[in-house]
Amino acid sequence: MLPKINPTTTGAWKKLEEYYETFSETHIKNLFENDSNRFEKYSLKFEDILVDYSKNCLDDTAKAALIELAGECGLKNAIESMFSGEKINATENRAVLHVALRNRSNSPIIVDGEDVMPEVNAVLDQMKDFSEKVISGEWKGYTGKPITDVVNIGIGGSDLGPLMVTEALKPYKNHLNLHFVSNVDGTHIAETLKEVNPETTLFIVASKTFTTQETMTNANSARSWFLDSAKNENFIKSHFVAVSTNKEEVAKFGIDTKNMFRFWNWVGGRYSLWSAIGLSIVLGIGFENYIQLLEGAHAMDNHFRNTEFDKNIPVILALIGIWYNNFYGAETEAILPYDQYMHRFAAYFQQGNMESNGKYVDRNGKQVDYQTGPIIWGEPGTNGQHAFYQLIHQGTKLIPCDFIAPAVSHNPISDHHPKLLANFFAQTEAMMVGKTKEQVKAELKAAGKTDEEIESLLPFKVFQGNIPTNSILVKKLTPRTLGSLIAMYEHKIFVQGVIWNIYSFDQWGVELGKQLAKTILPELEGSEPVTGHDDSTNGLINAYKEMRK
Ligand SMILES: O=P(O)(O)OC[C@H]1O[C@H](O)[C@H](O)[C@@H](O)[C@@H]1O
Repeated sequence: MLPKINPTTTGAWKKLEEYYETFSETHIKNLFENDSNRFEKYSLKFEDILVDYSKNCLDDTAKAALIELAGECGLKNAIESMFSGEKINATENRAVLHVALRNRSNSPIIVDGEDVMPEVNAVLDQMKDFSEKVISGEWKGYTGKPITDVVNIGIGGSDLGPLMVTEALKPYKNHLNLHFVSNVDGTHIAETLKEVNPETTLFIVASKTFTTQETMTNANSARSWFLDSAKNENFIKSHFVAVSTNKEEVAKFGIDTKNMFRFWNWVGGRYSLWSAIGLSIVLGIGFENYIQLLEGAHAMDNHFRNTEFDKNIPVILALIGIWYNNFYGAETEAILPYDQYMHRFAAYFQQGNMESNGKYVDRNGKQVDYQTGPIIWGEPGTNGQHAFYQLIHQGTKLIPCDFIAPAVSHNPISDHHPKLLANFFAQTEAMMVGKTKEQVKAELKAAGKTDEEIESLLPFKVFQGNIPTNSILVKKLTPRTLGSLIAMYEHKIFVQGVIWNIYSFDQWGVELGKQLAKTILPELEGSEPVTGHDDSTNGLINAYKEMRK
């Protein structure tokens, strides 16, 4: 079980608080001046991934105290508890075993007295068989034509992971066109259905619970649209498959449970791309590439489980995050991939991180009096440079950033990639070193400005720098590397949740809005004014009804 230690009561926390008082005056660039070996010391290599964390407000004393904090909060045992299948998701009484889904070494993992690996492997075999049939064209639609388009209908964890991964691994794509429908806004399904043909389209209804309003609404609309052409419910089995933990609901929907891909309650929605929720990934890039993705994640799992904290990439990244979140007062973290294929990576980890660690109640059921999960945001890097980097460079908020880039591009046309990478290197350098008054003055003088002009422009052109960044340079964005990167961030989130003494694998905070929407939905019918809510909500609902008259 997970320990229930308030991190602020540990000796390490007190040490960090005290150390912060003086250390926070230190500029990162001075740390480099005092240590010629800093890059070597503060970077870690894992297979084809280099994680440089040297451009952080961090020195050996702070790092040691952070590692002590992890120790005092029982991280080592917590990691073992997760990997060994203990029910660490206590509020739902569930194990947390996305690591079992990619446990390529097949060592037994026991939940409720049973090894889960045979079932995991059986579903992988089922995904392999099915995907091979669809990709090869052996699987036929109701008029005997092979499948050309796959529509994944799911939301949250049943959408973001497969969408992010299939975008990131586009260079590995086969001929099948993939579509993702998530929003309950009818526009999403309507626009998607315009692009596909019922005779050659396969729908994957992906929902852990198979009760999610958005997904079931979209699935029902897809079903009606399909039946408008196919005219016969018997054809549904060739065009609809389900990925779920809920066999009963799948059968009720009319999907042949032979075409159901199972997973288990110990797979969290936001950690489910490694389960059958990854079926659209398998269809898009083929089973072997999907296995490579799992292999990459498994390798990172082993690194995380077996490496001392001071060389453990997810642990180090998590501790650096805690340093800024809890001592420097940073409220957000940006994830900035310098890779167009990774354009949904930040959005994916927005759910991964914010749904996991957006909690104000600790594992003792008490309200915390310290900060927990940060706000995660980000866009591909160069686009961001021309949009929001101004605030990172010269705004009033501290925004630690993760920069991610591949050394080798899948599209090495002309000098695009060196230009992209020049920006990647330049930005972290600029964020750290900034630009001093003296430099600005010299520049303006060289540009022929008068002393008066120089004085008036000076304050606007100075960059204080000292903005912390991690640089994550990968050789090439392959399925294996991507698997490792995703697992790296997953474990970072886990470590932080353990230290913040919160439960990272439930998500009760999403329930209230769902409940209220259920109450409101029937009230939107009929012309009677609604009176049962607060004045604003009543007013808005009634205005909506008026507008629709
Ligand atoms: O897969 P489903 O059961 O349809 O759930 C889809 C999503 O909705 C929920 O509200 C949760 O917030 C997410 O964690 C989950 O991934």
